[in-house]
Amino acid sequence: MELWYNDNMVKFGRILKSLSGFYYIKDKSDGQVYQTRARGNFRQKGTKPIVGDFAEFSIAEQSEGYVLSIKARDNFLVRPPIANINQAVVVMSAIEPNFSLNLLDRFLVLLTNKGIKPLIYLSKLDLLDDLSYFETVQADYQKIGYQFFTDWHEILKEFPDKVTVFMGQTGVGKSTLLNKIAPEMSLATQEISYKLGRGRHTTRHVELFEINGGLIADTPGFSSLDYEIADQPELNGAFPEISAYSFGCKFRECTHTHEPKCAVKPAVASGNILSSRYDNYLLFLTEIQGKRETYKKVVKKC
Ligand SMILES: Nc1nc2c(ncn2[C@@H]2O[C@H](COP(=O)(O)OP(=O)(O)OP(=O)(O)O)[C@@H](O)[C@H]2O)c(=O)[nH]1
Ligand SMILES: [Zn+2]
Repeated sequence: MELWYNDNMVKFGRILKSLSGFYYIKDKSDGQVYQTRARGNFRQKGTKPIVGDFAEFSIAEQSEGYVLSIKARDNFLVRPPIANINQAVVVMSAIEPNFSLNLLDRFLVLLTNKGIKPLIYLSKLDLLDDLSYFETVQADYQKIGYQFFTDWHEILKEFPDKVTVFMGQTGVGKSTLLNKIAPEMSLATQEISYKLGRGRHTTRHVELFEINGGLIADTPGFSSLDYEIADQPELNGAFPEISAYSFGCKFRECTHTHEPKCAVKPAVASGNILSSRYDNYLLFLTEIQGKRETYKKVVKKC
């Protein structure tokens, strides 16, 4: 079939791939993928289109298209740069590297804060004889509302109509899992890396692949975590169970540390809130406060 279109026709779609300065946009109505570039005005405005963005673009016969504007984002990640994400598979290994509740809570706080649903995948359980610790962890976190997976077939069922990213510490098994879920995807990524002469995770190529009725990112997300939580109320909101109990605190701005008539602390004492979760909340709170102090110092100096 021959494609034809009028000069400067304006179209709308989602950016599925970014590579060497080009954006590949899938048009919402005709389902075709168009190669486009971003005009200089994006650089001036300080925004750059990223994969996952919904964009208005123009196409002209015999030339490449141009991104005209992007829709406001629901959320986005910086590493890898992807916008409008629905959910993230957080890969946590039982061993090698060792499982850490602190790291899990960091991922959950970051994702919950951005409105991205976490799906926790436990890898390397086959290397353990005794699974009782992980059964307890699963039961505890399921009570808070988080979903666990140990079988990749079950993860696949969560994909339809969603944009999914993968994340986890180095060595937990992200590539192994992605290879099982979408072997064709890892092959395509390797080919591009080879052509660009760069390593697999060092390419600036980001792509969303259509897998089982959804879109999934080929580039695993941050192994180091730098969440952008501004203050205590935001942190409070990123711990669903602490947030739920905090409605009973006497003070609306209660930090659940020293205030009288706090409803969170008794819930920790009675075991309704996991003490490890409360400890991580306190730790993250200290980190946020530390960051704000540094910021104040910097501002004063200037
Ligand atoms: N026994 C066992 N080994 C696994 C499992 N998943 C991954 N591995 C092994 O763990 C090692 C690391 O796995 P990768 O998939 O490369 O880990 P990754 O998270 O992609 O690591 P980076 O690329 O460094 O971010 C490899 O030797 C895998 O074979 C699992 O479920 N069970
Ligand atoms: Zn409180």
